[in-house]
Amino acid sequence: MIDLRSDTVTRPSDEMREAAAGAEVGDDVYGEDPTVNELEARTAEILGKEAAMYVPSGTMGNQIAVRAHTERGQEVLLEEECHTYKWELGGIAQHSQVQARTIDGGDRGVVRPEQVHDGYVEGDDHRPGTGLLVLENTHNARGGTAIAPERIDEAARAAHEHGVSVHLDGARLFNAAAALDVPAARIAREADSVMTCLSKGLGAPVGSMLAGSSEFLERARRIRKLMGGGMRQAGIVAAPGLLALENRDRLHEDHRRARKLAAGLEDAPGLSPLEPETNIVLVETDDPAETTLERLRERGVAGSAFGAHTIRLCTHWDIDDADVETAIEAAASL
Ligand SMILES: Cc1ncc(COP(=O)(O)O)c(CN[C@H](C(=O)O)[C@H](C)O)c1O
Repeated sequence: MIDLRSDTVTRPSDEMREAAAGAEVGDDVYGEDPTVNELEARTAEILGKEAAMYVPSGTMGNQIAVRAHTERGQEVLLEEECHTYKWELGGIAQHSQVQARTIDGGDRGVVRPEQVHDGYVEGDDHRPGTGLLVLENTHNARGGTAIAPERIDEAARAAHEHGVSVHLDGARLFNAAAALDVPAARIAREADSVMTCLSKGLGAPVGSMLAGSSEFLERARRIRKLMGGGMRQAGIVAAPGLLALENRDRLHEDHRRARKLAAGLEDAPGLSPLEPETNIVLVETDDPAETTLERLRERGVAGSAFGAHTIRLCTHWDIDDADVETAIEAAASL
């Protein structure tokens, strides 16, 4: 099966497995795991933030950030198709008891500053106020769009004008950095916190990173413990994460293969691929998405449904050029 469902399916390299087996470890709840500490320091440096924390999943990273930035009852401004709002089981309500005020970021999921000003609510005797703006880059559901740092800056500055903090869901931040040819730190510069995944295109088996100011991380660490995310000898899974961070430059290959896949699907019957900006190819389907996915699966190709008539195909490091060719042939025979 050529697994294009997601870049979450990436499997660790032999080098990562060896690094895990030989990792120096300690009790990370006491801050004594040297491998986790190294990963956190390296990530903070790469993202240009004061501190960073290793978390078991990107979802936990986002949910910790919302909880750390907000008070109960406040409103959180987020793009209506973003992961933190749409794909985390209502976590912002369940974990943080906040309410969502969604913004339509259009076909690329870009939140404009005027939408932040319009969506902002000042707290008073009647209204809870806006506690946080969440941005996403790349934007998964809008097609893995790589949003220019200037667009992130503008939205963040609008929030900061009202004293509202900004969290950047950068699950695929390094894909955006590679596509835009700018440092990840530049994209995350105006965000007060940023989450990025080691376990997707970078290939680590487990984990994500949450970065921000030292003061933010102090709060975030306690919330991670509250959520049961305090880990013990986590160097075992953090060691592959350190290697994953050095894979950032290979993401260009995934992007190249996504473009090749989309081009190959142009002539496939009943499929209309969007031009990919990174490793995600959204394809509009004449037939229902599930029907198309079933037919592709029968031909050895797995994808994800991202709408009634939209499927998502993700390239990643377990997908080579031959796999892309096979997927194109499978689609042509639909
Ligand atoms: C933008 C963004 N932020 C956060 C997460 C959550 O990361 P994990 O909790 O899966 O590690 C994801 C995972 N996305 C997964 C995928 O794309 O297959 C599914 C949809 O949850 C994400 O795409």
